Amino acid sequence: MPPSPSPGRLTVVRNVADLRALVRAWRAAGETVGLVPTMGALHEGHLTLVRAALGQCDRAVATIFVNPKQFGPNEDYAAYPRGEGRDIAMLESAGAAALFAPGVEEMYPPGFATAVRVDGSLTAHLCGPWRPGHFEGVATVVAKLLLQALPDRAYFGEKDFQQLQVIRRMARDLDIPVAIEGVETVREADGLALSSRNAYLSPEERRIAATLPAVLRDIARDAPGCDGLDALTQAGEARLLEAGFDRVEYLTVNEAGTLAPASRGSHAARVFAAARLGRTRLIDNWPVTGHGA
Ligand SMILES: Nc1ncnc2c1ncn2[C@@H]1O[C@H](COP(=O)(O)OP(=O)(O)OP(=O)(O)O)[C@@H](O)[C@H]1O
Ligand SMILES: CC(C)(CO)[C@@H](O)C(=O)[O-]
Ligand code: BAL
Repeated sequence: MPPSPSPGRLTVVRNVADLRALVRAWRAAGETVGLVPTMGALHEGHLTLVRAALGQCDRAVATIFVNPKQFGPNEDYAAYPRGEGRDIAMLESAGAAALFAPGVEEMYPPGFATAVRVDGSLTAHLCGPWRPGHFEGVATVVAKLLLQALPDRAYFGEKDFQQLQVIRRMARDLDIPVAIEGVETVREADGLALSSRNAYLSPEERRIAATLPAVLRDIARDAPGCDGLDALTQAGEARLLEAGFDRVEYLTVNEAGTLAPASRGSHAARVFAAARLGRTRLIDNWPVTGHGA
C-alpha cells in the first residue's frame, strides 16, 4: 500500500512503485501534477520551481536525488551538500504534496545498463566539453524521473539553461508526454544566482562571485551594438580574473535555441559563462536584450 497523502503534510516516498501509485491516484481523481527534480540542499530557487508548479498544477511533487551518473570522477559527488530534514521542512512550507527521495540502488539497481544521450549542438558547446558524460547522466536520470512519475508538467531552472534545453530535446525525442517548463533564475540582491554549490564559497569568494552576473549583464547590454563579440567576452574574462576568479572555462554569446555560437544579427542570444572560484564551479547566463548579438 502506498502511503496516503494528508493535506498540508509532505508525503515522502522512497521507491518507484509508491511514487507511481501516488501520482496515478491524484491524476485519476482529476488533479494535475507538477514534478520538480532537484539534488537537494534546497534554496529559494528550488522553492520558486515548486511555486511555479503549484501555479499551474494541483499538486507539486519534488524529487531529491544526488545523481552519481552526472558527476565526473574528479567532481564533487561525495562532497555535494546534503540535508534531507531541512529540505523536507522547506518543501512542506512551500506547499509541495510529496517528495520522492530514492536511494542509488532504487534508481540504478544491479545490472542497470541503459543511457540516454542527446547529441548535436545542444551538448557540443558550453558545459558539454568541460563535463564529459554530464549531460548523458542528466538526460538518463531525468528520463527515468519523468517516466517514473508521469506528471503533467516538470519544472527546471534557467540557471542551468543548457540542461533545460537538453531535457526539452530529450523529452520531445523520446515522446515522453510531460510538458517541460523553464523558470527564470532566482538571484541574490547582488545578482548572484542562487545555487546549492554557493555553500562552498568563503565570505571573500562570495563577495567576488557577484562579479560573474555583473559581467554577463554588461556583455548582454553591450552585445547588440558591438562589432566584435570576441573583444567583449575577452574583456569580460579579464574582469573576472582581475576580480579574483581562478579560471574562466567559457564566456561566450550563444544562440538560445541551438546553443551554437551566436552570429551578428541573432535575435535570441544569451551570454553564458562557467568560472572557477576556489573549489567552486559557478555557471550563469543572461539574455541579450535588443536586436543583434
Ligand atoms: N537560482 C535558481 N533559480 C531558478 N532555478 C534554479 C536555481 N538554482 C537551481 N535551480 C533549478 O533547480 C533545479 C535543481 O537544481 P539543483 O538541485 O542542481 O540545484 P542547484 O542550486 O542548481 O545546484 P548546483 O549548485 O549543484 O548547480 C534545476 O532545475 C535548477 O536549474
Ligand atoms: C535535473 C537534475 C535534478 C537531474 O539530476 C539536476 O541536474 C539538477 O538538480 O539540476
Ligand atoms: N544544477 C546542475 C546539476 C549539476 O551541476 O550537476
